[in-house]
Amino acid sequence: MTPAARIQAAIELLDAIIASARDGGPAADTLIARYFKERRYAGSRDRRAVRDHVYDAIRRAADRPDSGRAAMVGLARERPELAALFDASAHGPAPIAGEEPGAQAGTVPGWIAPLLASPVEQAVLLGRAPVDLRVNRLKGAMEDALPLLPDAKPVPGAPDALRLPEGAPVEKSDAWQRGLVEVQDAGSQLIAAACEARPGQTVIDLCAGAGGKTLALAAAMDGKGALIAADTIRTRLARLSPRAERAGAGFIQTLLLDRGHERRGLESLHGRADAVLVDAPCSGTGTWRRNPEARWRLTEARLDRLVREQARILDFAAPLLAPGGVLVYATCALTDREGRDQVDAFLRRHGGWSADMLSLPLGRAHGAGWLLTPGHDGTDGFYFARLRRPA
Ligand SMILES: C[S@@+](CC[C@H](N)C(=O)[O-])C[C@H]1O[C@@H](n2cnc3c(N)ncnc32)[C@H](O)[C@@H]1O
Repeated sequence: MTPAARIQAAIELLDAIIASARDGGPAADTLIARYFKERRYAGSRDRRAVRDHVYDAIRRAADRPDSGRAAMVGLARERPELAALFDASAHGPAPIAGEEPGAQAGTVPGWIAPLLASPVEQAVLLGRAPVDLRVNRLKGAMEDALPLLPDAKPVPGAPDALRLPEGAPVEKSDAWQRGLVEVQDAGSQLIAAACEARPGQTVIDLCAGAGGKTLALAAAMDGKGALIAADTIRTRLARLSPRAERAGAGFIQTLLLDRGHERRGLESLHGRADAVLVDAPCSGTGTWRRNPEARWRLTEARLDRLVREQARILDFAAPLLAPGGVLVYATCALTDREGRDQVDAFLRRHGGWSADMLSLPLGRAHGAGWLLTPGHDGTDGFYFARLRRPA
């Protein structure tokens, strides 16, 4: 592909990504993979260059641009070497007209900026994210993993975490293939650790998805006890089984819940759990480094729906705890509505429950819980709290 053709490809991809963000379709990464599957003539350097253009344009625009061309024109206005490629060559884009509008530059959509927790450093929410790994103690120790991953560095404050530079091809490594390491942000590791899961306990991961945190809980339990991974989406839970097998965590049970009727599906577990993790569906504002186009999907109406759903999930999670048990509520969101205020509202609704005072090497206290941010901690952004049922 010529450099100009790469710009045109980025414009086409951005058109698809913008439409998908508007209509709730697939993520940018999925669309990029599909695009190149149908265009085998593109070599690896072409793919990398197009992908970089696409993500540079996404990172630069806080609000969903009108078109892929507007997104790229906005980027090109700041980068003359890209503007020169709008040259009307055979597969390249038409020249930029003098008055042609480009997408506005910005980090955070204007409507959400006032809703973010006040210590959040907004300017770095769109930085590049490293690849964090968790050493899987079911398969070995930090000393076993380090020689296999010479570029990896331990992450201070997260005892099982290793960090590699952005884009490192971990899944090709021997350590990953034999289940000795899992890809997991150091902040997610601290959330799983906050559950204080122990061998022999009954632990429920209520919003398990594909089981990232379930696998960390499995390691903390040393493969002993009852660990139940529940979710309402079958395809997500299905992705957990091969991961659990690779990680040596075959004792995990999965439970598919019927959305709207979760209480019924969970009734047999009422009063039995030592720990329940609610890693709730959320705005994902803390993971914009990894999914920058998520800013283009979020609306105020969607945020309202998420806040209502988080409260509903917390309310059907609470009866699962045995007396004295802990409910860890977590989101990868940085709005107070989904974090601090959600936890306060839970404590008001559930008399006798209390929030444990946390004191961790990374992050800072915020309300009754704990805040991690990319700017302060170098992790993805999270809010979490450990809530205790009265004994
Ligand atoms: C933030 S994701 C979980 C990520 C996962 N814990 C991990 O560490 O990889 C939230 C999950 O909540 C699930 N979910 C949404 N509504 C739910 C409900 N009512 N009950 C249980 N799970 C739900 C979603 O399907 C999604 O997989």
